[in-house]
Amino acid sequence: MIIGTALSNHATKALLLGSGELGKELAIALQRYGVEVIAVDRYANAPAQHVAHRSHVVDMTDSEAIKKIIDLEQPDFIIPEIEAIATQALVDIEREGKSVVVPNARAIQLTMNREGIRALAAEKLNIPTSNYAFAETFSELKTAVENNIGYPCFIKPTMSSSGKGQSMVKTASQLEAAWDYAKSSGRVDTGKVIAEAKIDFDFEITLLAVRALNAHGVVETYYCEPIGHYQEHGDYRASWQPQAMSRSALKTAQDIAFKVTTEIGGLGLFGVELFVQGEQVWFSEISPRPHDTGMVTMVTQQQNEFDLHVRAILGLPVNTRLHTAGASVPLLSTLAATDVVYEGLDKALAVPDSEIRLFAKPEALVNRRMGVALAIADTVEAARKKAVTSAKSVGIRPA
Ligand SMILES: Nc1ncnc2c1ncn2[C@@H]1O[C@H](COP(=O)(O)OP(=O)(O)OP(=O)(O)O)[C@@H](O)[C@H]1O
Ligand SMILES: NCC(=O)N[C@@H]1O[C@H](COP(=O)([O-])[O-])[C@@H](O)[C@H]1O
Ligand SMILES: [Mg+2]
Repeated sequence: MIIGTALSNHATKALLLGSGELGKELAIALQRYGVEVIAVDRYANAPAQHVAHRSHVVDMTDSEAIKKIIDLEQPDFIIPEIEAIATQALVDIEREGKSVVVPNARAIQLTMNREGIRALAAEKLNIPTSNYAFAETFSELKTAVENNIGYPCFIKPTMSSSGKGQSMVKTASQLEAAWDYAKSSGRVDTGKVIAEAKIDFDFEITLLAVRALNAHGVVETYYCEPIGHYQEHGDYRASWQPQAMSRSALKTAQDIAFKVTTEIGGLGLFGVELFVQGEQVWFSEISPRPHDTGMVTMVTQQQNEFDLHVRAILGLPVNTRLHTAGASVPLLSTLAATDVVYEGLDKALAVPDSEIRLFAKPEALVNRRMGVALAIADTVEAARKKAVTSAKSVGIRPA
């Protein structure tokens, strides 16, 4: 077990609940500090399972199944990596006190459901968010949008990520299709959907905030340089760091991140999603874990978002310094197939200062993220161009 500076000969054990691309990098970062990694996901051969000590395949929305695995493995740390997890199991496990849930069970519960985090940010902390309403039936949704929210607005499942089940509605005639889509395509159907007024932002950012112990053993909040990103259908298509923004907007963004992460508590890295227009900043949502848009830090920071999460959890010092501008562009599959080949890696990697990371997911689906192109340059603009060129060179074809 690693405790601050003392490293015993009994390996510290971490169990990842979710083993996608973010989990894979977490597993690697954990192993660099000698931590034993157990990777759990809903399907076999998930990315983090390729590099973990052991893995298990279970329905992570089933409380009993999660408890059984945790009972078997007795991990020191449980690191949720995805939203769709039976969070009540984590609350019960935390109460037993044998494992640390990262950053804590309440954080996982609050953030996996848009209702929990909205209530906390908008109602308890009075942080600006888009105008919103929840609905359990189509007629409730229609009334809320017509009387309160207006058009254009976003309709989303309360439990989903990567834009699943989300649509932008411009007119009343599109509302029913958006309701049906939200009800049927979230990761879990909670029975409710959220309607959010559209915010006309100049740009949106992910502010990575790390709650870690400082040299005096006291929790301090550290911020990475803001990450700008561009999204289509609720999923990111490019991210870059640093996003240029005014000092005062950045200060407001950090203040919001501080308020929300302090309220949530625990140790670890958080991805705070914010919309910025002029000097105004709105809170959108938060991941109590590394963020997909933050994959850019694999080339821009000395300690990337995965290192930072792991170091914070283990009680080790962190440094959020940026060493260069950079960009990331995800590689999305255009086809569905169980066996795919990746063409054009030679061309992609011929782009100077670029890298390609393939996640080796066992199945490609249309728009599923299969890899990421990363690039650095003197400016964000140049890095973005390189990352786009590199990503475009990779073709995903049936084997
Ligand atoms: N109220 C809003 N106003 C303007 N744009 C929005 C709004 N809600 C969502 N969007 C756009 O859709 C994107 C995805 O929304 P959101 O983050 O809520 O979805 P998600 O499914 O949680 O995605 P992820 O898991 O990738 O963060 C946002 O980053 C933003 O570009
Ligand atoms: N925005 C959240 C996010 O990026 N999560 C990342 O995507 C994986 C799921 O991918 P899949 O849907 O292709 O299995 C998750 O396991 C996580 O790594
Ligand atoms: Mg989001």
